[in-house]
Amino acid sequence: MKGTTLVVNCGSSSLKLAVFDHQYNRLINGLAERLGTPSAYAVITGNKDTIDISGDSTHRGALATLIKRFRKRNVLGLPPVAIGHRVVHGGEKFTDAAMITPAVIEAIEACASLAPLHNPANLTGIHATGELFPNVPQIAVFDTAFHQSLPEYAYLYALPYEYYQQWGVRRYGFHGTSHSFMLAETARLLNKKLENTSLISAHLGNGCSITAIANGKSVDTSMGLTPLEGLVMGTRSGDIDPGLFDFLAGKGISAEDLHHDLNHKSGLLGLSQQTNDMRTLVASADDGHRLSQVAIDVFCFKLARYIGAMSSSLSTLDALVFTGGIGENSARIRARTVEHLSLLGLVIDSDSNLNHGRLREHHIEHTNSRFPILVIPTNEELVIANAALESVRNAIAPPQSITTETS
Ligand SMILES: Nc1ncnc2c1ncn2[C@@H]1O[C@H](COP(=O)(O)OP(=O)(O)O)[C@@H](O)[C@H]1O
Ligand SMILES: CC(=O)OP(=O)(O)O
Ligand SMILES: [Mg+2]
Repeated sequence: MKGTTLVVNCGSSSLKLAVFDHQYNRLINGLAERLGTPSAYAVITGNKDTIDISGDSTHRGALATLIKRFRKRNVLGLPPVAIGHRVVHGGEKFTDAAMITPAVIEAIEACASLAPLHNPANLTGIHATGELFPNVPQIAVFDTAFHQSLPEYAYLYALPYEYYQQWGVRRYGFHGTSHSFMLAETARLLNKKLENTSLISAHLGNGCSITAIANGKSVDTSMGLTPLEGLVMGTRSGDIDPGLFDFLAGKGISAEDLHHDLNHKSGLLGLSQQTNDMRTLVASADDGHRLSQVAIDVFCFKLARYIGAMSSSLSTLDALVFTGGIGENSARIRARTVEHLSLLGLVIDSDSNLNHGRLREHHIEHTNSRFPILVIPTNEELVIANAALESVRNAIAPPQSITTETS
């Protein structure tokens, strides 16, 4: 199908847009950050000039301004044929992308309390593009969908079972588009079929999660009911002792305050007291700031511990894969993490690591390593564009079920 696909990733205070042509070439990217604050700004990626959005720094305003700029660059002169939205939480309802209808919007709203940083923002994006392009099909692509294959023993918490039955309290997992892209890329690079490919995928961005994929299916993942569980992240704590709630209640910190601090004031930022940004943190550690180094050490140790834990879900391993802003760009974090894993036989080659695998077709393992280690840039937008266009094609011409009827 000719025409463009618009991909929208609405975060709590940011907006990322990408436009693809019908062959999935990326035509343009836009980014707006600090939305809803006086320091909000927008940029077209690859262009240094920031765009003034102070007149309307809402998601809707930033979206309209960026699309106007895209048009000036001859992109989206015609409306797109599909709009794909990243939706973080789809609960147990969605195992695949879904054409957005009032019922789908209701289902996304129903999951909002489980992803309070993400789902309400995702809905804002859906409504905003719906107003700008009223006749274009919109498709929700869920972070959780890829993890619907988790076995029961991996998704259940050891809590009263009625919590699951009554309120859906279970582990869902997130970053599914990125982990599924790692699966596809690993299979391609190692020349294997998806259904025969097993890997541990570490997505390390602002949010961080790790997934065990066995024979093409997600079988364990570090994020849980919400995107707070698991690894240390920029401002999120990852795993903590749930006893902390009661302990801190005794010190006058309410559950609501603690929830806020675990999401916004913990992780790298909380430990280092400097920054949530890994690049800045590494520079600060190099300047001798002790707590910055401590934050890096905790981040890498926790990650290594999870890599070890993920191995209990796999009977073979084709590769350990690093992705996301940190996973793709920080040789130091990868090296420090893998140093903890010599018992598993994982060894990094330092030159290949410093080159981020660019000279060896994404490989960074040492010849002595028991398993390949890969660095693969993620492309969540491409996965979303693909799923969105596929949904539109299927809506126009639903896949025919194959029958063997003879007359
Ligand atoms: N060269 C680098 N060294 C260390 N960290 C980096 C580097 N480049 C990017 N990062 C980190 O990647 C993180 C952002 O990851 P990214 O995947 O872009 O975020 P998002 O989840 O918002 O898409 C930040 O912590 C940033 O500092
Ligand atoms: C689910 C999640 O953590 O997403 P992000 O990395 O975009 O914050
Ligand atoms: Mg991310």
